[in-house]
Amino acid sequence: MLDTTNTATRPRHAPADHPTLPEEKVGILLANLGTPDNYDYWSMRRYLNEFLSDKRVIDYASWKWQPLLQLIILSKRPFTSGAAYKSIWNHQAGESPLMTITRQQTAKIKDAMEQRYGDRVMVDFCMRYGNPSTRSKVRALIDAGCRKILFFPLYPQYAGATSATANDAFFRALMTEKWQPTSRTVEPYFDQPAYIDALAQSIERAYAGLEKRPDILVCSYHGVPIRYLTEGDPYHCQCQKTTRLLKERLGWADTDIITTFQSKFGPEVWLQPYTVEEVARLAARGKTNIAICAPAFSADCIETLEEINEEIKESFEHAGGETFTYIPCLNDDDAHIAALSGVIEQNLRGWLD
Ligand SMILES: C=CC1=C(C)c2cc3[nH]c(cc4nc(cc5[nH]c(cc1n2)c(C)c5CCC(=O)O)C(CCC(=O)O)=C4C)c(C)c3C=C
Ligand SMILES: [Fe+2]
Ligand SMILES: [Fe+2]
Repeated sequence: MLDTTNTATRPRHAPADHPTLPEEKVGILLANLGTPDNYDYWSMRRYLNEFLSDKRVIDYASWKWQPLLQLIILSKRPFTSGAAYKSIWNHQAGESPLMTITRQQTAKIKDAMEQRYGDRVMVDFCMRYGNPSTRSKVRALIDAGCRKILFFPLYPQYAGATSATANDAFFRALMTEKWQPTSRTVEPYFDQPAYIDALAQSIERAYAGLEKRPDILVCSYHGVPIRYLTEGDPYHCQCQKTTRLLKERLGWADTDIITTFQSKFGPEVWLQPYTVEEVARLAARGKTNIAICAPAFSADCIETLEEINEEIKESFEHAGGETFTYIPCLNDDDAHIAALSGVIEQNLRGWLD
């Protein structure tokens, strides 16, 4: 059914019984990874099942992977991950921090876009796994009259396991539309000066508030199996380049900053060095005052709030580390919103000028 609740028009010269069409708009659909609806066993199991059954994330043959996933991993991990989610849950809003922050980012980007383009644009967000689903949001935008959609996966660096699978879900949603809107996807933005600048400002701000300058800044990126790199995924290179651009923008020496990878999952070798081991090595080598940031995450989530700020911190302190400063993700920081809005404006050229 076409939604005729907003300014609906009938095409000129159309017969009187022709369906009315909503006024044409451009939709901007932000996409993040997704998060469980709750931290109980079944909510966790549903979320992890959808996530870990995605071939872009775990690319093993189903006949080998599914029995292992269904019988072993999904009988234990929902409990351990559920406890981790419980420790960071936004109990007031009844949702995970990733959901709250994505909602805040969307509201601010919506304001910025409406100021720039007026009511010709609509802004919303969707998740790759769980709710709100990509399909439901694509449908809603089309219903509201969006004949053009800009799809923006909120990952600064491209990875098959994140940006590509988000795009897959978007294209799958378009497959079932009778009248497919024109669409564009946004490319990775790790090298956009405004994004690097927003990161640098957040680090300068954090350093300015510290009594003593940290010995080193650890840039901890989510990992992927090293095999994905050798098979052609550029994620590793884009992470390395992000750190280099950040170092150059800060005017720092090579020894002031390092790149590490976290969140290893399963038995394969992942991108290295592993953050959890590297922070312990740093402490053992006398670097007992460190700062850590997570430039691959556009929003704080379980991997930063729990894994970095609890597990990785513990590893550092256990090895003799003294001061561990976690620098939050850019979240709904004004400089971040301005950077993301700039990326959107570049990608809307020719559609809305
Ligand atoms: C930022 C980029 C990300 C990459 C690359 C990525 C790859 C990747 N992740 C897993 C497995 C898990 N990731 C989990 C959580 C999670 N991952 C990202 C981002 C990337 N993942 C985010 C933003 C989150 C947080 C979601 C939230 O609700 O806060 C989880 C779930 C938590 C847990 O049980 O540990 C898993 C599992 C793999 C296997 C992978 C690459 C192959
Ligand atoms: Fe992940
Ligand atoms: Fe993790």
